[in-house]
Parts: sequence; C-alpha cells; structure tokens
Amino acid sequence: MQAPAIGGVQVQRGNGQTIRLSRGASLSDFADKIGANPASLVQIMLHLGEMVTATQSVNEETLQLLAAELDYNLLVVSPEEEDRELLESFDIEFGEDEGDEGDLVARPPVVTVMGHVDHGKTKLLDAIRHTNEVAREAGGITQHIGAYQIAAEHEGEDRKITFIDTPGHEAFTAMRARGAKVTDIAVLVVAADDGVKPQTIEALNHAQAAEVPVVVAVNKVDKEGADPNKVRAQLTEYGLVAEEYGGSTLFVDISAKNGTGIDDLLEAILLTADAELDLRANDAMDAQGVAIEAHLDRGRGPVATVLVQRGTLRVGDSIVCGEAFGRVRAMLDDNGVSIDEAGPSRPVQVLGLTAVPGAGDNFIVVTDDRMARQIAQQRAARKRTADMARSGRRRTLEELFSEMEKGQVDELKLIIKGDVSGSVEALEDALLKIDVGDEVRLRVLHRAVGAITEYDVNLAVADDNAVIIGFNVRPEVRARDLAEREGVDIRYYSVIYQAIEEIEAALKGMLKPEFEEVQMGTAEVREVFKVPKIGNIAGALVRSGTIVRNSKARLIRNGVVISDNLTVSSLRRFKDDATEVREGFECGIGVGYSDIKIDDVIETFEMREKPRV
Ligand SMILES: Nc1nc2c(ncn2[C@@H]2O[C@H](COP(=O)(O)OP(=O)(O)OP(=O)(O)O)[C@@H](O)[C@H]2O)c(=O)[nH]1
Repeated sequence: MQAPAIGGVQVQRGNGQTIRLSRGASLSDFADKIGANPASLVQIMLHLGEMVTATQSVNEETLQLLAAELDYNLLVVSPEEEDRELLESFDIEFGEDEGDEGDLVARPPVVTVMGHVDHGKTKLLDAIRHTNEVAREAGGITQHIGAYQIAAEHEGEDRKITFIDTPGHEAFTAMRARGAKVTDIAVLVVAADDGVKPQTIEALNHAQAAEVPVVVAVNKVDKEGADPNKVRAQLTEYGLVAEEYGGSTLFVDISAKNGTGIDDLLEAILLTADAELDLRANDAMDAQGVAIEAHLDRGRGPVATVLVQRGTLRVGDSIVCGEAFGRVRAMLDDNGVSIDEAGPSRPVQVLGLTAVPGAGDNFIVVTDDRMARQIAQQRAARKRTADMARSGRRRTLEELFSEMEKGQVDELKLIIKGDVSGSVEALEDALLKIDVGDEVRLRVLHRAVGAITEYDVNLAVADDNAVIIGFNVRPEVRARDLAEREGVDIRYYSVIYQAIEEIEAALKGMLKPEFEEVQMGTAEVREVFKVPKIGNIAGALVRSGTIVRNSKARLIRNGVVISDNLTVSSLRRFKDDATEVREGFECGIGVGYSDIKIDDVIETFEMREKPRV
C-alpha cells in the first residue's frame, strides 16, 4: 500500500479501516493500533496545528482529526462500552437479556427522594418506613442498608415500592456519573412554607436529565404559612404542571412530621409508574443489578447493599461486583432478616465479597468463582490504565479558557463552596457580574456552605468539566482523592477580589498562571501544648506527605480554613528539633498561631512554578 507523506512523515493510511480506541487514549495508543511510530503521529498532529505529546491523553476531537487525516474510521468507546465488551467476551450481557415477553414479571418501582436542604427528605423517608411497620416480618428491626422496600395498597392490591434510603441527589449523581441507572421515579420534596429553592431546581434538573418521571411531595403543610398552591405555581415555570392545573405531574400535599398524605404519595408513585413506565423484569435468570452502598465491616468483612434489577440472587451464587468478587455467603434484608433469595427491585445486603465495591458498580451472577475472579481482575487492570489516562483527560481552568478563546467552549460551569453563606453568595454575585461580552457565559451549577465533598466532585464529573471553587474551604479526604483520580480542577481562594480578578482575567484570555500551590503534607492535631514564649504547639500526627520546617502552612477546622499565611516555625520529634517529619509519625508543630484545637488539620504547601504547556 502507498504510504504518502504527511508533513514530511511516512505513515500507513487506513483506507477507511475501522479502529477502536477508548476514551482518553493517547497518540501512543493510536500508534499501537495502526502499527505506526508514536513520534510520527506527534509530528502529524503538529502539522495539523496541535501540539500534543505521545503519551498525553487527548480528546475525542483530536483523535478524530488524526483518524480523518490518516483515513481511518475511528470508534471512540466509553468505559461503559468497554465493560460491556469485556462481559460479552465471557458471554454475559448486562442489562439486556430480559428473555421473552412471557418471562417478564412486574417489578416494584425504585424511588429516590430529592429536594432542597431541610425540606424534609430524611423525615419523609422515615415516615414512609414507619407507615409500613405493620408489614414488617416478625423479629425484624429497622436496618439502614441504603435502601428499603415497603408495601402499599393500590387498587385493592398489595404493591411493593423500593426506596433508596440516601436522601438527596448526592447518591443519584454519584451513580449517574458511573453510568448506573437505578431510579425509576424521583420524589421531589418541596417544603410548602419555603417554596421552590435552588436545590429543588437542581434536583429536578438531575431527574429530567436522567429522564426519570417526577412526583412532587409538597411537605410541611402542617406549618403555619404553608402555601402548597404557590409550590405548584412555581414549579409550572420549570415544566412540572400539576394534574389539577391541566398537566401530567402528580403533586401530593403531605406532612412528613404528622404522617399525613403518605398513603396518597405512595399511591401517586404507583399511578405514575403504571402510567409512564413498564416496569418488568425476568426473575428467572441469573441475577444482575447495582451496588448501592458498601463498607468494610470489622467482623463480617466487605458488606455491600445491592439492588437486584433482574433475575433472582441466591445464597451460594458466584458474583462479581465492580472489581470485587466472591460467593454470596449470606443475605440480609432491610429488616436485618436473613433471606435465601431476592428478586427484581429488592435491595439486599450481601456478605462474602473479597473487596468493597463502589456505589454504582454493577453486579452480575456468573457461572463459577473462576469467571468472577477473571472479570474482576480484568476490570481492575483496565481501571488502572484508565485512571492513568484520565487524570490528564479533564480540562483545567486554563485549558477551558484557551478553548473558550478558540470558540470551542462558550460556558464555564462552576461549583462554589465556601465557609459562610454570605461569602458564597457574595462570590457568586460578583462572578456572575463579570462582563466579558456575549461569547462566554458563567454558570453556577451548585453552591453551598461547607467542605468540598465527593458529591461536588461527582457533580463536576457528571457535568463534564465543571470547575470547583473552594473559598476558604478544603476538600474532604475522599473528595480530594476522587478529584485527583478524575482530574477535576479545584481552585482555592481566600479573598473574594482575588477570585474575581483571576476568573475575570482568565475569561478575558489574560490568565497567565505562573505559580501553583503544591500540597506538601497534612497533620492532624491530637493535643495542644502551651509552651512559654512560643505559644501553643500542636502535638500532631502526620497524615499525608511530609511536614517540613519553615514551609508555608494553614490551619483547617472542620474543612474550613481558619488561618492562612502561617509558617511552620518549629518542628520537633520527641525533644529534638527536626527538619522534616514523614507520614505516620507524631511530632510537635508550631505555626506561630495560638488558636489551635484538637482535630484541627495543619496543611503545609509550597508555591511552585507551573510547567508551561
Ligand atoms: N412542621 C414540619 N416539619 C417538618 C416536616 N418534615 C420535616 N420537618 C422538619 O424539617 C427539618 C428538616 O427535615 P429533614 O428531614 O432533616 O430535611 P432534609 O431535607 O433531609 O434535610 P438535609 O438532609 O439537611 O438535606 C427537621 O427539623 C424536620 O423535623 C413536616 O412535614 N412538618
């Protein structure tokens, strides 16, 4: 075959041949597929006007550009597709093999409760469980396993409904970010005395994006000043028109506190399920479903709550769940009662896995332990590669801005977290006022008070390339890990005008970041000592990295920055001065600041010059 020169480089052309690459692949991966030299692909990209290194993960557009140039038909596969293919290689179809029409039986709807803070999600979930106490099996006691099932009477029939027992859209978003579809119906809780709030809309957006029908629970109608009709009117603006107003959404007035209206709400859920969804599953096949929640129990080992979506799960089954596998040793239902089998829509706690799966991981019953182990191991290996590629995949603020300049992105999505509501609001207002013409827009996806949580990071992942702004707050440990894994950009500020200046400068294309903060170490304060002349010294355990004398430091309490601009002025191991103390060791740290409390975290950092891309 003729191999023409492109920009002076000889590469075999594809003649329309199809190749497949995973999302976030590098030029090197591309080169592997077509048996070319990675360096020559780098040169071709340069010729096409893009500077990328061979190992850097590149976006789909770039891959397609290269494929078109070389005459290959490129299919970029998502992680979900890759997993589907992995399972297919074991002759397993996830979520598809529902059998013939005749094999399908009705299954209960799976419901998630969402809504604004304090509007009563938790109270409602408790109330629903409570109304059903009579139906509980003898000997059982309420177990919070992440989901529960109740029975409600509907048109003279006893019908079951499964509720996901983690209120809020955190769980919903986390699962959606992992491609899992768990919820059939969303109950949107709106307090009648408070009306529609930002998070009400956010929750609604999540439900609509996932194409999940919504039932509105207008809560707290017992309260003085409650105005349920106002809630109906407000939601009309967002496309939720109540049935009594000529629309198709069911609104139910309830009081989660007094337990009124709960039966009507359950009825509305079943009516919506019957009208809008055809919820059926094959209960005769090997079980498949999703992990909802999992943890490591000291006595019992990994414990996972799974939702069976199809088939019947039985004690003794070999299962694989994400990267965990094992044989079902025992199953417990939401009353803590040991059961032998669980059919579609039933949540059960499973014992016997080798590791703790992640929420949103799928589980599958396979023919034997060996197959379960192989699938789990292949997934783990693939995830390691993907993680490596991915940490470079999501774009940083700087890259987003450069794409905005080129007109490729016209919206910057932000998630703002701050220490007090005043500052969060002030920051949001100020940011939204930045005027850089019509081409680019700023959109705030979420703002709240408190440390940066896993939810925030998941939201940034689900909404592709949102940037998180931490105003005097820091991420929780798990959120930090997740952000690192997913490559989500988190920006820290402690002065409002600085945040505004940087974002404004950036939006105008003038951002020239030269220094970045690099975290060196964190230490947890265990004790506080008073030392004459020096002040308070923290007896601390180094949690991560290394604490180095004279480095810059800040003090964090409950995820909120108490003081910035500190310096590690004294550092001691036992009675001796130390220049540095590593992770896992105890030491005495003085930062020239007296308001230190037990459980505070001392974070040290360094300003490093940013490598130019
Ligand atoms: N009067 C009245 N108070 C209610 C009702 N439902 C909930 N509350 C109260 O409202 C407050 C918030 O209820 P929660 O159930 O914690 O609200 P939530 O939506 O789960 O809140 P977050 O978990 O913080 O998002 C609590 O003090 C409840 O007692 C109700 O129907 N009537």
